[in-house]
Amino acid sequence: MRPFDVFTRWRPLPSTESQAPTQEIDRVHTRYPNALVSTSLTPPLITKITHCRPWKSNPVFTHVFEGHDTNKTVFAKVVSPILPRVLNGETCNLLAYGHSGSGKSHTIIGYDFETADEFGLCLAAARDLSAEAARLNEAVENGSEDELGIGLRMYELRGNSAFDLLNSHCKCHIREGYDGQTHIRGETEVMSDGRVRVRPIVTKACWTFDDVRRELLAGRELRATRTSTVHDQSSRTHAVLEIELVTRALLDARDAVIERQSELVPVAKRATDVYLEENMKAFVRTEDGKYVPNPAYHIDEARIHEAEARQAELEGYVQDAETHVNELMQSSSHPCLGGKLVFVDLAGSEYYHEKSISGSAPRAKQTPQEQREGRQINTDLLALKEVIRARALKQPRIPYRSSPLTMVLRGHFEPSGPTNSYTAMILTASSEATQYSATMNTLKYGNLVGVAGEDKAGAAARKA
Ligand SMILES: Nc1ncnc2c1ncn2[C@@H]1O[C@H](COP(=O)(O)OP(=O)(O)OP(=O)(O)O)[C@@H](O)[C@H]1O
Repeated sequence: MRPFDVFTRWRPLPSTESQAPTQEIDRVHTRYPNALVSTSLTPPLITKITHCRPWKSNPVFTHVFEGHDTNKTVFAKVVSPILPRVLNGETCNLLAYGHSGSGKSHTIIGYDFETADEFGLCLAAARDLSAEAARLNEAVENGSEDELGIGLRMYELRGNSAFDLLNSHCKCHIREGYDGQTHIRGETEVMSDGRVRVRPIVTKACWTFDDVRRELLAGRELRATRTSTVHDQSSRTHAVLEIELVTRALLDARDAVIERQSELVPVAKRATDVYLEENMKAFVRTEDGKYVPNPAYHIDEARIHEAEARQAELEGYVQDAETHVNELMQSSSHPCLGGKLVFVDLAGSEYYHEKSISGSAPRAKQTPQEQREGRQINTDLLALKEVIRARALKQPRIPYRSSPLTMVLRGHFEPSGPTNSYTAMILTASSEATQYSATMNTLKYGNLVGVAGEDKAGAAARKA
């Protein structure tokens, strides 16, 4: 299996959302000897569309889905083949990229949670993984620590913030920790007993498929929608959905890490405060504004040492808790433990010059705030392309830090420990002639990441 695949999914013509003439984009797909597909586009004969030229991609697409293909067909071709990798403990990432209204949410999350053929890829994957967990649980006592289930996380990224869709849309910050890892953490909460807690994105434990379905539905309802350049109910954020195979023991061990980290927060703050306080008392300001040692005060080294020793003690507890998590992962009899599927429903890329296309349905004008968000989205998507290309080209420096989106994805592209990762991108393309430029831009984006990811055989086939 290739380490990186690019698929294209053409959506059918919309029946109600546009009053434009329902002309389809003329496209031809050619399969090459290396089994990859190239796509040629011919500009539509609509007079007022500008910037339209014929375009042909390289043979980089693993498969092209047409408008009649259901979510079930896409699942069978894209997700089913990678489930064995997840059951082997690996991380697999699926990113949906396309302009606004092209079908990313339809594909990843889905709008029909009852008809199995139309389940989004995420729900269908959860169904199959839940069934596999239930099969493995037959050998495990009901309710025991080793019972397998699905750990679900769902959040949306906007600017430098994340919003937890399974925890009342709680706002979290995206930061790089001292260990170089990206952490997504909420505000510091003071609990009723005076202790503080810094919550990461919540993991909902789901022991049945119905649990997953209920949580996903609730999370989807919380996702923000705004006006894009294409429609008024656009998801103006990147939604990340993580489905992980977990046991109760693993979830408890991770909760213990959060507890220990929370205990550390006030102690580390006190150590810093004591250090600063002592050093400030040790200097005085002269009349000409300079700081000189204060002859009347000797730094209380013992006080600083006591505060730092307490901090070191609690850092040790955090480390012990983290070691316990790692030991659980390594000693588990389930090779699937920690196996993860990460779905990313990227915010729609925006193409401002298409606003004046004749025949488009009238839409509310974007506010300056929405326009700013649109620009941030485009910046994120550009950063993502550069990261995928740099990884595929095995460049020594991968520019993960160029956007909050790529900072968050780093942990999934490069999971810690011995686990491997696989990534696929699904390009969602509108077949509507009025969307020609936007669709061509989507395919061009996929073409660039696909060319970077191709192996020697692919490159030879392309040049032949
Ligand atoms: N392949 C498809 N088959 C049938 N309907 C589709 C398909 N793709 C999209 N649609 C419909 O088109 C509408 C817009 O799709 P969707 O919300 O998935 O777009 P999107 O790319 O996520 O847009 P945005 O980025 O603006 O949120 C929805 O009503 C969806 O059900």
